[in-house]
Amino acid sequence: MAGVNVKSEIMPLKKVLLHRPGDELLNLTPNTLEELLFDDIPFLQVAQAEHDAFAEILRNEGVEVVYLEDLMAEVLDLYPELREKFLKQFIFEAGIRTDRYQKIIYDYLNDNYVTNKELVMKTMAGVNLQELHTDKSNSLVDLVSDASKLVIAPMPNLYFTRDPFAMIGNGVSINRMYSETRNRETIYGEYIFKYHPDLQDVPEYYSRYNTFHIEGGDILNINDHVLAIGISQRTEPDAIDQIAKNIFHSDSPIDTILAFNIPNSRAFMHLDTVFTQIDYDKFTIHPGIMGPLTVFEIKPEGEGIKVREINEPLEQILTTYVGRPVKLIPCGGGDRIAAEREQWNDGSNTLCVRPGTVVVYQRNDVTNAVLREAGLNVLEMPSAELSRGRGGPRCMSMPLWRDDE
Ligand SMILES: NC(=O)NCCC[C@H](N)C(=O)O
Repeated sequence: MAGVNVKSEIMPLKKVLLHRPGDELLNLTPNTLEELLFDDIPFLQVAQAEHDAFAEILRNEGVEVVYLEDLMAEVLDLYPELREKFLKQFIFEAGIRTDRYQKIIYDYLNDNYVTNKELVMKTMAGVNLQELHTDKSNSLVDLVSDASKLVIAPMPNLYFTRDPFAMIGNGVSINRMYSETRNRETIYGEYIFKYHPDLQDVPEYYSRYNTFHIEGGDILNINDHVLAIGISQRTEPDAIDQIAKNIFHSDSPIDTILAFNIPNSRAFMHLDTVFTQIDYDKFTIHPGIMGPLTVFEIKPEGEGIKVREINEPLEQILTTYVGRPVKLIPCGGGDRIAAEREQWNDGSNTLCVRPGTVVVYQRNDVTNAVLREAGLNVLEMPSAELSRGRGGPRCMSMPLWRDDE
């Protein structure tokens, strides 16, 4: 299937982009957790088994699963001359600025990771000083450095494929990320959307080289002409102004962007951590979002945009733009403690595989029971280790293709 087609959050999912967590999780340490945006260190083997179970659920639902590491390796296999360019860019963006180290790391990676797949996985995992076997007598830096120091940091958040690149209708936003640790993730997006035969013709609505940050967890496709974007800890209003102009002046049928201003906190990291659509007329929401939300409607006007604030309850706003009465199902079933606990483990972050069928974390049993009572087909995935990275099934998946009906 070439190109991308994602005009909703709910229509039958046909193709999805995942990343199987790898050795990058082994390079998380207590001192780096905060900077690397994790709350604890997952047990890799179990995290991988959980992730494989997620992929299997999707395949059983008729979804083609493709992996980021495979797409990137396929690009390098197809265009061997890109291997050097990619590696040099990767090393530079990892903060290595001296000629000596750029060369040492380049040679180390290029010589020891021979297949492109091995090389791509290694760039994700990170590199520590002792792997490089540098001659310490030649450099004061090497002599005084801790041998286990990471010279290239890992990218442990890559299994949240939702965030670095987001499909919008038939196009893509290659995002500028909020945090330093996640900014390098979009290098893979730059290559696959430029060179992969299935993705190279996809129009780009935002570039990783723009100044303002925006992340895919904040981008929700309501239908073919309405897009919702969260103003959050991760997404700046300036980025929304910019992407709105780019979309309105492209071939996209999108004529309305709703900007949801959500509180700036870790529990409400992205728009998809506070609500996701699960059926034609149903959304799961975090009850904590009901009070503080302000929403803005953005429309094209001449060369620019026109913005107005909408002073209506969330249910009314969604009813208007979805085009039918909607029901909001609160995470935790209305119990404050259950809601906060399950929200922390992404109770309202579901991946819809077709209207009324959702993949959820097994651990959120109160919310899952409420969803079943509301008539949903609930597919549970194991989640003891994956949830330590603070993202759920929607965060861990980037749809590339949904049928239109
Ligand atoms: N869309 C999402 O909410 N993604 C979850 C991302 C979790 C990751 N540890 C992060 O803080 O970016």
